Amino acid sequence: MALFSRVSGSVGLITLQNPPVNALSAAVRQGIVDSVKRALSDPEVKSVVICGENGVFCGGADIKEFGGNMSGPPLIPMIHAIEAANKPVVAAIEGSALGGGLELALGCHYRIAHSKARLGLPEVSLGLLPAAGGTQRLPRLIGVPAALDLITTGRHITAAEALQLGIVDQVTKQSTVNAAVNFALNVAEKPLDARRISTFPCPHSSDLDALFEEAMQKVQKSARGAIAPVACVQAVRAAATQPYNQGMEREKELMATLFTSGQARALQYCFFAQRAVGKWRMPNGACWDTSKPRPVHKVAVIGLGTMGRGILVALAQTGLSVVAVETQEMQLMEAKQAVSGMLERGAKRRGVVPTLHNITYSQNIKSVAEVDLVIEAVFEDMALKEKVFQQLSAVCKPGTFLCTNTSALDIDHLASQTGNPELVVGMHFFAPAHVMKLLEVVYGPRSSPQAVATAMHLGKKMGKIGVAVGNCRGFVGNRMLKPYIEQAFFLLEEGGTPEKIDQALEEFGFPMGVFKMSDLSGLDIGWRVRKGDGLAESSAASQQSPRIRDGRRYSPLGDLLCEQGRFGQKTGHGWYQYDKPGSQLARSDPWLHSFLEGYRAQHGLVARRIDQQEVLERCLYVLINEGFRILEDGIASGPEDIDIIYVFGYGWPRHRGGPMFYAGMVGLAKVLERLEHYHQAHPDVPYLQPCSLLRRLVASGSPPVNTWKEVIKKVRSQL
Ligand SMILES: CCCCCCCCCCCCCC(=O)CC(=O)SCCNC(=O)CCNC(=O)[C@H](O)C(C)(C)COP(=O)(O)OP(=O)(O)OC[C@H]1O[C@@H](n2cnc3c(N)ncnc32)[C@H](O)[C@@H]1OP(=O)(O)O
Ligand SMILES: NC(=O)C1=CN([C@@H]2O[C@H](COP(=O)(O)OP(=O)(O)OC[C@H]3O[C@@H](n4cnc5c(N)ncnc54)[C@H](O)[C@@H]3O)[C@@H](O)[C@H]2O)C=CC1
Repeated sequence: MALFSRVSGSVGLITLQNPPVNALSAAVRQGIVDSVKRALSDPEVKSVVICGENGVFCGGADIKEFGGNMSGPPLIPMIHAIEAANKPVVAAIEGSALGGGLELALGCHYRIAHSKARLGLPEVSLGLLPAAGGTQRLPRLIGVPAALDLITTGRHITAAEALQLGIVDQVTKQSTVNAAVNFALNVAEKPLDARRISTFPCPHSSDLDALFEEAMQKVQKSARGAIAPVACVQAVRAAATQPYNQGMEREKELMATLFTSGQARALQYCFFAQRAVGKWRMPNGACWDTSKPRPVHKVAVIGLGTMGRGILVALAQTGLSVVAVETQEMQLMEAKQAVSGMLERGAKRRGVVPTLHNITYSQNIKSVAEVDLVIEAVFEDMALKEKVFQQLSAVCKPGTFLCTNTSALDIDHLASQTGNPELVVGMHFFAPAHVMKLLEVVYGPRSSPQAVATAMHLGKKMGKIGVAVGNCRGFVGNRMLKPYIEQAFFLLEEGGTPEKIDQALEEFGFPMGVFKMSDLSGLDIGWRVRKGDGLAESSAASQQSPRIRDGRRYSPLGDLLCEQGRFGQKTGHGWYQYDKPGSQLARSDPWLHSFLEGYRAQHGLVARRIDQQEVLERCLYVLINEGFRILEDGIASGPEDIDIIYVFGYGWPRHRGGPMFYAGMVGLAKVLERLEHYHQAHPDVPYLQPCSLLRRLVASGSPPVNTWKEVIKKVRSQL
């Protein structure tokens, strides 16, 4: 709702009340409509201030209403009524003015912001556009290029930037409401014609066509198939080329298309899923609101290779004091240089002082004795990690949390190497660790809720999205990646090429197909794992057929490439060729194609044409199937966990909502049917066998993704 009061004699104060962000629910809209009417009809009221309760102006439309019946007064006429008012209306912006919140403020005649406020039109990230006049008013106020930037990226800006752009009229460090009330008293009698943004001509450059052409190309390149950024450009174009009323019609038409699209549903699901994963729960019932994190002031990172360096940068940027331990002198020197460079560049970008002094470097593990939490990032080698955990357990002060960045190894086994297994959890960062948002926090059977809470809290401080998951080989993300990569190898055997398979996945929306991604991470990583598992040994040594392991179909293609020293980008050759080792531009490699032909000939395989549909169905449905197994096993507590891991850690296109949401969109029955079909064709590939949870969900009518947790609970209780 919204509260009306009269202050300073003649100012009508309208306060939006809908915690926590004063979203524009039906009740709030009704409250605004009623309060504005009251203010305009009260002769004692000479001017009006609109503010939000609890230091937040307004977080925009109530996103929860989008899924249901949208009753209550509509936003557009409400904002028109404010703009048309014959008494000045001032927006007092504290906290956030986002989406419909900023559109409401743009309908006001003046805007005063607190210096710490954030403003923006983030609708594009929800698969929408600012459809309460935002696409028409903002370009008229600040010009086409600046409006295009804000509307197509959805970025939040500071009050200082908003002032510079001309979005707000004044910035204050004092009470925003007081400043706005004083401002309203001063402008009470001033004429309003020049303050109604919808009446402004849209300022624009002479070559409008070139400007929009360039903007369209830019968004199409980065959108990876998302339609909202394109619609945003089209709506702003209408503002620049048509009268306001026609522009509003175009905005409405574009919004109607977006609003009913699957992409908007997917992106809105991601919004809530991202928040849901913060409310973690362990199988023993311990959860986020009953488990308090322990304060962490000093942290150690062990091993300064690729991952350790990124983790160190992310930690130092939080302002924490960090001890960095690396045994190899050369690596230590290189790491110091690389970390300083990353911190300096990051600080320059953000306009702050680099936090180099927060780090102490050492070659001696004993220097971690006083830290509160350790993150181990040495080679992926169980024997080495065992030794490191034994040492840590001996040298660290009592109560120190011991975390590992292992990609797949058993957390519980590492915990058993220490005197206090309850203090051990996985903190699985993604490369590059100072950039990638995802953090899998992995609890073993003996990890304490406090250890999980502390790792999640530290991750949040580092700007990460933490997802708490159970302990199994590869945890959630890498466990699901295994069958995905395996299918890609099989498709190569059957006639596919890295280029065609990658193209299908990139057209789906991944930033990189499976083969480019493998070249980037290094083919040797998977090779080492397969060797460790006894899979990658040569057929002569193993006495097995080269294409069968333990009775299951196996593709040795990746191993054969590694035997040739082709480890991907770092060696200049992998599934593609590169100009030189370390180059990033992947080029098709004729050697690889004749190698594949030779391989097929040797094994009597006849290449067939594989279309995009088969690539997507086999690679993605097998990954989704593993996701269902993970849910069944209780490794992830809900589909949101898996989806957020894939969106933020593996480049799954956000506008497709994550793999589990996507399965729901495709239809669970269809996913099941296609898996059955492929499993029949490839009975020696167990990953293609549909998981029983998927079967149960289909049998119970394919309920919507947000109800799966209930079904899973029932399935588990019956086991
Ligand atoms: C055929 C049909 C045709 C249809 C045509 C329809 C035409 C309709 C015309 C009307 C057009 C309206 C257009 C419009 O106005 C669109 C919008 O405004 S969309 C919303 C835009 N706003 C946002 O994207 C902001 C989202 N929120 C945030 O970014 C952050 O929450 C914020 C920075 C505000 C605060 O961050 P923080 O303090 O970190 O808190 P949390 O993020 O954890 O949030 C706390 C809590 O609040 C919930 N929440 C936040 N924002 C909203 C929201 N806008 N609506 C509902 N709920 C919101 C959030 O989910 C958290 O709650 P949990 O329970 O923890 O999930
Ligand atoms: N590279 C990646 O993309 C990802 C790797 N990981 C995991 O992170 C861990 C580290 O991986 P990378 O950084 O890629 O390895 P890396 O090979 O780049 O670096 C490992 C570093 O640890 C150092 N080291 C070895 N023993 C040590 C000891 N006893 N004390 C201190 N330092 C020691 C090495 O000298 C080396 O500098 C592994 O467990 C890996 O599985 C996790 C996510 C992604």
